[in-house]
Amino acid sequence: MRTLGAEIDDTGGMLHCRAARLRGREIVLSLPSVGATENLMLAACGAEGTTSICNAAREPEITDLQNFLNACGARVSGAGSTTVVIEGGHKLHGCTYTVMPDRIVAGTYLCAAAAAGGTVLLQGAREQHLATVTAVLREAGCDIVSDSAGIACVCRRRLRAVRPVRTAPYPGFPTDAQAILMAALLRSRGATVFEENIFENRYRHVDELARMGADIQVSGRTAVVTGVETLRGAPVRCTDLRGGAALCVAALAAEGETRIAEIGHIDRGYERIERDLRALGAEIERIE
Ligand SMILES: CC(=O)N[C@H]1[C@@H](OP(=O)(O)OP(=O)(O)OC[C@H]2O[C@@H](n3ccc(=O)[nH]c3=O)[C@H](O)[C@@H]2O)O[C@H](CO)[C@@H](O)[C@@H]1O
Ligand SMILES: C=C(OP(=O)(O)O)C(=O)O
Repeated sequence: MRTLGAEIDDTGGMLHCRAARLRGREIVLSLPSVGATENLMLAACGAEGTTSICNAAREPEITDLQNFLNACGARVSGAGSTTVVIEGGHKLHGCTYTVMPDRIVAGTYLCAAAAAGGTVLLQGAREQHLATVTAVLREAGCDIVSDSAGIACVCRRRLRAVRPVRTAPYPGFPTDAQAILMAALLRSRGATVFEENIFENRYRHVDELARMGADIQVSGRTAVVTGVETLRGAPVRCTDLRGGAALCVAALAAEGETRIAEIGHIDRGYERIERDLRALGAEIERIE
């Protein structure tokens, strides 16, 4: 943002941002960050001249944002590749736009079916956006088929452990699916190694899963999940958005009742998770 001409003051844990006018520039990101790429795309639309974002994130949401901005009259190209180019200064107008289906919500419900056993049909979900997740679930023993209408998943057997799961920027395995896949594998046969390479501290759900009887050993960025015969319901607490969803997935596979506190985290990323899981046959209710 400073490269584009913004003044940013970050004292006292607050960001004060000001910009009389922004000028397009070439920006090289040190990491292909989703939030950095999206914020720069938005800012560059209002800048004079052309901005190139090099080492840009390639997540499908970046392409979706490009398509939306272009539908509003912006000139954005390159999304989905490592360089996004924005020609700034075009007047934007309103538009009608359908946001892409949420691939992490889709992944969550696939993991829920994998954990509990049964069948789920995700209308509108696009397997090409979550191919790394469906590949792992197939390896674990789920039958998954997809076409332009959506993704269908059938899980009838106890899952088996899978080869190491390493999170990486898209098209690698998404960090947002790490906790929910881990929850699905808690009762698998054998041990699975997870390696979290995006966030420094993204195993906070592990202690909560352990309360339910999970066997997970964490060392630095690595977590080893050894499948157990049974999980038992317990009072647990959401530590973050996907960690909270993982507790729901684990609870479906556990015997007895699980009470999940601090569900505000889950509500940030799922419209009404209890409605969807209930539609799939789960006994789940929201207690105010
Ligand atoms: C609201 C939203 O869309 N959030 C997504 C976004 O978060 P978000 O865009 O916040 O994630 P980033 O890619 O920015 O950050 C990921 C990690 O990299 C570190 N980092 C980032 C930039 C940088 O220059 N230096 C650096 O060290 C951050 O501290 C963090 O630990 O992308 C993440 C990674 O795909 C997803 O898990 C989040 O769901
Ligand atoms: C980490 C996530 O979002 P946020 O960065 O908003 O917490 C997420 O979507 O899993």
